[in-house]
Amino acid sequence: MLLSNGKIESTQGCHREVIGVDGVSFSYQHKSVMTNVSFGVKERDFIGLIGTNGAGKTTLLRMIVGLLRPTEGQIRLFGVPVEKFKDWDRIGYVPQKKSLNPQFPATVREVVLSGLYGRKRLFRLVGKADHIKAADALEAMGISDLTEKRIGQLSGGQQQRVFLARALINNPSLLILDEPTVGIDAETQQSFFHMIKHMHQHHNMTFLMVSHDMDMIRAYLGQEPASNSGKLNFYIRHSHDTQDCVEHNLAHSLRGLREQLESGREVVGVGDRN
Ligand SMILES: Nc1ncnc2c1ncn2[C@@H]1O[C@H](COP(=O)(O)OP(=O)(O)OP(=O)(O)O)[C@@H](O)[C@H]1O
Repeated sequence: MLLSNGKIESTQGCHREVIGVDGVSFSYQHKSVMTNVSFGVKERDFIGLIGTNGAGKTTLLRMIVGLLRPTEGQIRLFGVPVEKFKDWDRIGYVPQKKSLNPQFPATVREVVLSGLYGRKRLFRLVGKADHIKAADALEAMGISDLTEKRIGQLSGGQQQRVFLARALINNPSLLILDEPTVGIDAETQQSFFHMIKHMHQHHNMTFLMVSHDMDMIRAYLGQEPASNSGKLNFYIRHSHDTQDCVEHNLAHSLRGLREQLESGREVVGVGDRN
């Protein structure tokens, strides 16, 4: 929409940048892992990142969450360069699964609560509200009955749900998952994907997920990658495919129009200019 002051008002409420990767290269010591990788993730997109073993998928995710620095190029999170980004509660990250020692001395509740300890909040008291958040996250994952169990004594699929609950405790708007279903049986994999698809469609979340499960990727994100960079392939289900995004943008435009009319300023459509 073009306003009478000549400015264009954005109606792309669903299309704000969540992740921006521009010309990123990375080397471990002198071993180059990727060169000049660029891609973008918009609000409510679901991106599947696919590539052969060693292609650099985990490395890319670790750069996005600020654990590694690109050798060249820039990464932005919600429009802010990652090295200046502070709002880590907006991001849930589930790293690649490592097998846990069965005697690992923490209960499911403690693991989920540990998701509240952000990078700069190494110590804080856990209050009643935090316990409610943990209980809600566990319920969303369908594992409330495991709350007092030791994490190391759960099955792989159950542990993965616990780590997802841990990532969800801050109610993030972006969820980054690194091969979330590795080592999980086919039935549990299916229910896991069902769960994250539900989160994508009904909870306005943006997803970036590394997976080797091509059946799931193709079924949900399309037959072919939308883009690729070296050995990395990006399959995408865009937010603008979703009905709620269409409605979101319409509501946003109407709100802008109403504000303009109420403020008495002249509003013209782009087509009215000539
Ligand atoms: N800490 C490290 N030091 C040196 N080289 C590393 C390190 N971590 C990973 N690499 C190497 O970098 C390359 C990319 O690794 P990365 O784990 O990002 O790949 P990936 O695509 O996630 O692989 P996979 O599908 O096997 O998980 C690999 O060749 C790996 O051996």
